[in-house]
Amino acid sequence: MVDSKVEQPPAVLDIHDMTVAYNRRPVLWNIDLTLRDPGLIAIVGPNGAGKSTMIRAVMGLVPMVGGDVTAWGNSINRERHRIGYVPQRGSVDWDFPISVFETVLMGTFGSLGWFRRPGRKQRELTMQCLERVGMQDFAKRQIGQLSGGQQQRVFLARALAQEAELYFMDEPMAGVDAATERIVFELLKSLSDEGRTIVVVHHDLRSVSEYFDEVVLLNVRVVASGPVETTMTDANLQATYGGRLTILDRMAEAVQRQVETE
Ligand SMILES: Nc1ncnc2c1ncn2[C@@H]1O[C@H](COP(=O)(O)OP(=O)(O)OP(=O)(O)O)[C@@H](O)[C@H]1O
Repeated sequence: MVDSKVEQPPAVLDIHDMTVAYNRRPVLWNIDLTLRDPGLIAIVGPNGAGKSTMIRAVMGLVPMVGGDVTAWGNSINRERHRIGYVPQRGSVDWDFPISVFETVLMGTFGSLGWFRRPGRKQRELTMQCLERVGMQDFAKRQIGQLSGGQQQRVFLARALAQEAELYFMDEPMAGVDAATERIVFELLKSLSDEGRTIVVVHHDLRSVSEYFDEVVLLNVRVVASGPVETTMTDANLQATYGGRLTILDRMAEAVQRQVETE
């Protein structure tokens, strides 16, 4: 029983009754989700389930039809400066003429305030972040001249430079090789060990239990959410993905997809 006299600290993120529609067609319906503790949280669901839309709506990039979102007990708009976002690689214009260094430096702008230019502190932080993702030697390179995995690492470095407490990342592992995937996850783990909350749209069901503390199973609605072991049940996966698929089928499918991309 919960003792009502013991006050709980406000949740890191609280989504209440969120509905999002494109052209009047709802793609997310009455989403309720509370993330109380820091850690690594995967959002999992089939193609078109609304995973990207959910984090884009939380970031204020897509309007909500209804509902509200708070972070640390305040309106999310008031807390934007504490929140970082790593978009899907495919949604970015990589031909934009900007160097790796400048891209990461932009991550520090949020802490600068209006009209202030980045100084030595921000430049040093930028280099440190590039070193953390092993991209320091590419600082002067244009972002369009990087491989997919390198672009992904630069985006992570930019997120690190934000020094946010809550991150939303849209498939940071998409199209990267196994070595880069490891680097990315080690980085995410170290962020969560520092007490941050990282919400990741993730496709590979095989690695959910290996990497994540909690999982949100999404398909237009939140089917289930909570600790990975108790949430990734066959029944919940069937409810999320439909059909008769069990976790073993999903794993086999994921393995097959991996083989095809290699
Ligand atoms: N800008 C848009 N205009 C209209 N419909 C959209 C738009 N963006 C997404 N949708 C639709 O909204 C639904 C949810 O899309 P979303 O990209 O959020 O799904 P997802 O779970 O991230 O999918 P995936 O795993 O394929 O990346 C899909 O049916 C998609 O076609």
